[in-house]
Amino acid sequence: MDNVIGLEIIEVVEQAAIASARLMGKGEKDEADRVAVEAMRERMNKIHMRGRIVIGEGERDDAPMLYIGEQVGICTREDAKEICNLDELIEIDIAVDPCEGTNLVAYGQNGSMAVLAISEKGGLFAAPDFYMNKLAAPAAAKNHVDIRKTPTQNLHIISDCLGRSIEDLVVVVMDRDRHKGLINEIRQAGARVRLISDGDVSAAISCAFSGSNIHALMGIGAAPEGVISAAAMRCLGGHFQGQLIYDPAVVKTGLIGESKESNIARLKEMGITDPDKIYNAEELASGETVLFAACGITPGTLMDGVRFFGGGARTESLVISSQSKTARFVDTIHMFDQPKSLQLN
Ligand SMILES: O=C(COP(=O)(O)O)[C@@H](O)[C@H](O)[C@H](O)[C@H](O)COP(=O)(O)O
Ligand SMILES: [Mn+2]
Ligand SMILES: [Mn+2]
Repeated sequence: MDNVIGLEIIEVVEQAAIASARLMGKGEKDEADRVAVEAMRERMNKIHMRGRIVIGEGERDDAPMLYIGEQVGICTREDAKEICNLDELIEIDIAVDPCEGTNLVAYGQNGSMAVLAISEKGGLFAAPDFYMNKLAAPAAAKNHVDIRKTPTQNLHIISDCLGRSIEDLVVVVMDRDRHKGLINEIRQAGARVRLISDGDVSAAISCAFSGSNIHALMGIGAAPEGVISAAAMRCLGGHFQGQLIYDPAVVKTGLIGESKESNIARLKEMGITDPDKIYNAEELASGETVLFAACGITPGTLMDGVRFFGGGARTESLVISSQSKTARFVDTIHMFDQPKSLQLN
C-alpha cells in the first residue's frame, strides 16, 4: 500500500492546500474549505485504489465535506472491473480533513494544513463527530504520561522523561472557555502555555518532533482530528490518548447533541458501548499499515505554507509511513503555466 499510493497522496494534500491557500486571508471560511474538499476529491479519484472515506470532517458545522462512506479512487468507478484487478487490490479506509484550520486560512493565520490518514479497511477508528479530550506527548514520555492523571502529574512525568525542567516545557491548549481550569493548572505547575485558536492536529504531531518547542497537547478538540493525529503519532511512536466527550456541559459550546443522555444513545447506535473508553494511538489507528500525509496551507510549526510565485507555487508536505518507518518532508515546486523562473527557496 505504501509503495502504491505513498507518492500519490502527497499530491492529494498538495492540491487541497494550494486550492485553499488561494483564499488565504479572504475571510471566507466555507469557501476555503470547499475548494480544498473539491481538490482533494478530484485528485483522490485519479488514484488506482478502492478507497472509502471513514472520517470526513464537517458534519458538526455544516461545512463542505467529503462524505463518510463516499467511495474514492479509480477502482470504485462503475467500470472498475475493466481497469482494476479487484481481487488483488486491498480496500482502504481514509480519514480526511482537507482544510484543518479553516478559520486560520480565512484570517491569514499560521497553522492550517490539508491532511489525511490511510489504512487498510477497518484500520482507522470511525470517530463520531464528537469532541475528544486529548493528550499528546513526545515518544520519550509514551505510556508514562496518562490522560487519567492530572495535568500537573503529567507535566512532572514529561519533565523527567525529557530531562528538562517544567519551566522549559510548552503545552499547547486550544483557547476555549472550557480550558480555563486546565490553563491555570498548567501555569501553576510552572509550564508555559501556547494558546491556539484552531488547529490541534499540528499541535499534537509537533510533540513528536524535538525542536518544535511543543512538549504536550492537552484539552478538548474534535474527535475526527483526534484520529488523524493518532495515525501520525502511532507511526512516529509518540504518545496520544483520546477520550470522547459526550456531555455538552463539558464542551460549553454545546454543539454536540441536545443532552448527555441523547449523545450516549447516539454513541450506542454507532456501536460504542463504553462512551468513557480511553483510546490510545494504536487503537485509534489500529491497521497493520498506516499512512499519514499533510501539506501546509499557511506556515506552521512543522511545514511552511503554500508560496505562490509567477506561474507556480511551492509547497511543503509531511508524509509518514508505519511500513517504511519514515517521516518525509517533501518540498515541491508546482508549475501551473510556464513560470518565468523557478523559485529556489
Ligand atoms: O481547530 C480545529 C478546527 O478544524 P476545522 O473545522 O477543520 O477548521 C480543529 O483542530 C479542532 O480540533 C476542533 O475542530 C475544535 O476544537 C472544535 O471546534 P470548537 O468547538 O471551536 O472548539
Ligand atoms: Mn479540522
Ligand atoms: Mn476542516
